[in-house]
Amino acid sequence: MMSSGRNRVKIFVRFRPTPNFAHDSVEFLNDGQTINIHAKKEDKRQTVNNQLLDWSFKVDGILHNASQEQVYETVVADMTTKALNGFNGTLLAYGQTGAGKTYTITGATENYKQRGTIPRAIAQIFRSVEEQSDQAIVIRVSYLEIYNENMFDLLSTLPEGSSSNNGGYDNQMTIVEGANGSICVKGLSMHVANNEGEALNLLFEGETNRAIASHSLNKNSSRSHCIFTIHIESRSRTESNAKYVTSKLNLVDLAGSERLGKTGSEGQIQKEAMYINKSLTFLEQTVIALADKHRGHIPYRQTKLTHALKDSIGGKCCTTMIANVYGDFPQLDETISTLRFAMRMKCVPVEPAVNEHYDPWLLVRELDANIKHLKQELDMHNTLANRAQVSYSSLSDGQMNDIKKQVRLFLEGKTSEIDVTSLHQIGAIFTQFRSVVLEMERDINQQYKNKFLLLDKSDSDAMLAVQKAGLPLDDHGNYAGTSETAFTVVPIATQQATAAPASKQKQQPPASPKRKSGKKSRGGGSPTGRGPASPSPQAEPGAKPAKSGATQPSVQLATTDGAESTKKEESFPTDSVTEEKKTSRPSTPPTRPQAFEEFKKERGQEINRILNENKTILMSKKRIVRDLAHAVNATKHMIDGTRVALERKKNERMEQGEFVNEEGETVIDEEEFQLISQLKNLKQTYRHDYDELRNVKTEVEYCQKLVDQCRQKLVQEFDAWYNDSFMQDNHETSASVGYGARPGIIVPARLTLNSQQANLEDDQEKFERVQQELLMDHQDSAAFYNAKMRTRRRQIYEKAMAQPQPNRQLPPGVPQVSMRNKPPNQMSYVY
Ligand SMILES: Nc1ncnc2c1ncn2[C@@H]1O[C@H](COP(=O)(O)OP(=O)(O)OP(=O)(O)O)[C@@H](O)[C@H]1O
Repeated sequence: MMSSGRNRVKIFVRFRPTPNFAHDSVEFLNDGQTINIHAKKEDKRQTVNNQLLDWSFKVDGILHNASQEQVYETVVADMTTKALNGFNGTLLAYGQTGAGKTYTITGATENYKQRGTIPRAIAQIFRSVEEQSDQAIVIRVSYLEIYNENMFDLLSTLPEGSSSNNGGYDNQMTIVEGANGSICVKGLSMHVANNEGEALNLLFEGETNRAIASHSLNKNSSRSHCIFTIHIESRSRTESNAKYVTSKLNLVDLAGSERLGKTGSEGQIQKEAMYINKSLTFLEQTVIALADKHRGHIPYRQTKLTHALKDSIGGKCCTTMIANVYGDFPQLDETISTLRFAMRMKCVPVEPAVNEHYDPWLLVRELDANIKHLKQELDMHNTLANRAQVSYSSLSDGQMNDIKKQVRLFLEGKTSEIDVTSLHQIGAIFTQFRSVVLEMERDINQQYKNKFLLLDKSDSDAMLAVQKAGLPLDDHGNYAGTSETAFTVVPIATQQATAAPASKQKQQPPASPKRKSGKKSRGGGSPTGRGPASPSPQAEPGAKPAKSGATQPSVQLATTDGAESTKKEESFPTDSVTEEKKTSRPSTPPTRPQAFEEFKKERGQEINRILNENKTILMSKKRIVRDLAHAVNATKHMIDGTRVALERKKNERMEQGEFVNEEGETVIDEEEFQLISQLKNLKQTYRHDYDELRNVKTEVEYCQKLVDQCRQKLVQEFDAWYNDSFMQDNHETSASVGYGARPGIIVPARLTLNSQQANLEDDQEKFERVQQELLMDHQDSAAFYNAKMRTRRRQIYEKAMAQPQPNRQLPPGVPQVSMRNKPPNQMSYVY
């Protein structure tokens, strides 16, 4: 097959066989694609509107004296094959009346050999259907005629069909465009053809219904456009997927393109010719627009023909045109005209694409199966990653409540972590944050409303009433502590003292309107209708309720609470915060050392008492150790001194000569004897004291452990209380900075602050212990250790003071979310 311009509409020129072929004027080049037409000067008058004498047309193929079979194989067979694979295909037969368009498209219906492209395409399609046993292919046929801008269903005479239209007049047929740009003629019947014979029957049925008007040029000339469409739907029998392909093969027999004047037609025939001209002119305009890549708008809708062929010319459709022409000299001008249109059509770009679709039901089933499979994969992955508890399904009401509780605890400062295991949970946490914050805001507003009333400062009555009630107002009329605004906030009084004068007025509400002249009634000031004694929160959103309240100071100022309740009202607790918590969070938290001192007097009183008792015992034991150590040291010195004296005495005796008695024993003098006795006694004393010292030291160690334990307990409890009460975040503790515990003592994870005092006492004790241990061997080391210990004490004090204090800059309720079971590479959320 000859071809050029792969991405353009293909053009073939078919010459109607004639014994009078204008060989002198029409020339085919050897490339099989070029047609040169020469008009002699003397013949010029016969070439209408054409100023040129020489024409050259390059097309995709020239069909001269070609049989029907050759035409089909050359032009249509490939397009039919593509249609079976899901590509749309359109064959347009264009040309002068009688040039052979119908012969090309339909052929001679009485002669099998001369059958046209429609019966041949039908045969090829059903051959392929039989061969492709793995595909379930459904063939449907429609046959549309457009005559004088009216649409007719050429198969409407058949009973069966997917769309009936009562005779096929176009008032029942409309051209509709699908979402993907596909065109469908609503109301045009579609007929399933199960085999070649059924399809051919449909063709012949349509042919007999075709409107035919006699014409001077050709008795059988068709004055209408006919579109025979084979709709193909193909699904795989072997794969159970939702994908399937559809296509349509349009075989279009256009009406004759000759000019009006030449036919000499009149009346109805002239009217037909006008419509034909109109539609073909618009077809040409559409083709020109399609060929121009800069044109945004394509005038498809100007005629039924172009609108119905919108998805069949260019674009995703494999489009081919056969230009049917005469080779006779008298028809040369029409031949040139037809070829010029063909050249324009040749410029229309095409980009064929398969029409893939997805069966929605099958697709849902397929996606369901995929989701199930992926969930299983995810479960397995989570199990392997030790995240078996993670759930990806929507959260239940119980889980939502749990998250809400966690969010509340977080906002109340009772926890610093919120469990996050899935994106679902993160979304839910944010939702709950919003919900809880709104609730809190509402509660706080409510509490304000319960405690305060808004008074319009310009309302002299109201202000007078407040003053009468004895509330302190400054020169600007502001209640102490409120800003200078048009309104002042007045607390609902809680003292009987203020309630007393109010109660006077309360007893005479009906009189109120009368007390102040010219003012509207304020006696019924409570919009709730609960009477003046009800300080309704609904009463004060605007100035009016405040006004009304102002004439009833007893209403605003009288409460049933005593002084204690007044104290409570100084804080603004949330509904879920305990009273204890409310009072334990002053606006200016104490420093740790201050707080520790307070803690020891209150919450940690008992453990502090035990600690102090243990310390007292420890100190007394240590004193015994110290005294014993001194005694042992002294004895040791005396032993050493006695040894030296005894040695000296022995040497003297040796120098003077030894005295020996009858038994041969050495005789010593009294002094030496005393020294020996003294040494013996000293050694005994030393051994005794040393044993005593060792025993008491063991007791000291035991007592020391008790003291350590008590101290740890005290510090732990303080740490927990302080962090819960004042801290917004986790901070480094004293344990983590490396002091506050003895070597060898296991420090609990949450051991934090050691108070200054505790540290100082520790080191005092430590100093004493070290002193005791070292003093015996290094008597002169006391000053050294003393100085070192003082330095150490100062360092500890500085570190303790440098520990984190409550973060007053951090706004309350700022969330910090940490992720448990955080998998590798998972996003971490920082708020
Ligand atoms: N290639 C051909 N070989 C043999 N006969 C042909 C050929 N082309 C046309 N004819 C004959 O010419 C006559 C007119 O052809 P046809 O009806 O196909 O013309 P047409 O272009 O469809 O005209 P119209 O525009 O009026 O429909 C028919 O009798 C047809 O058999």
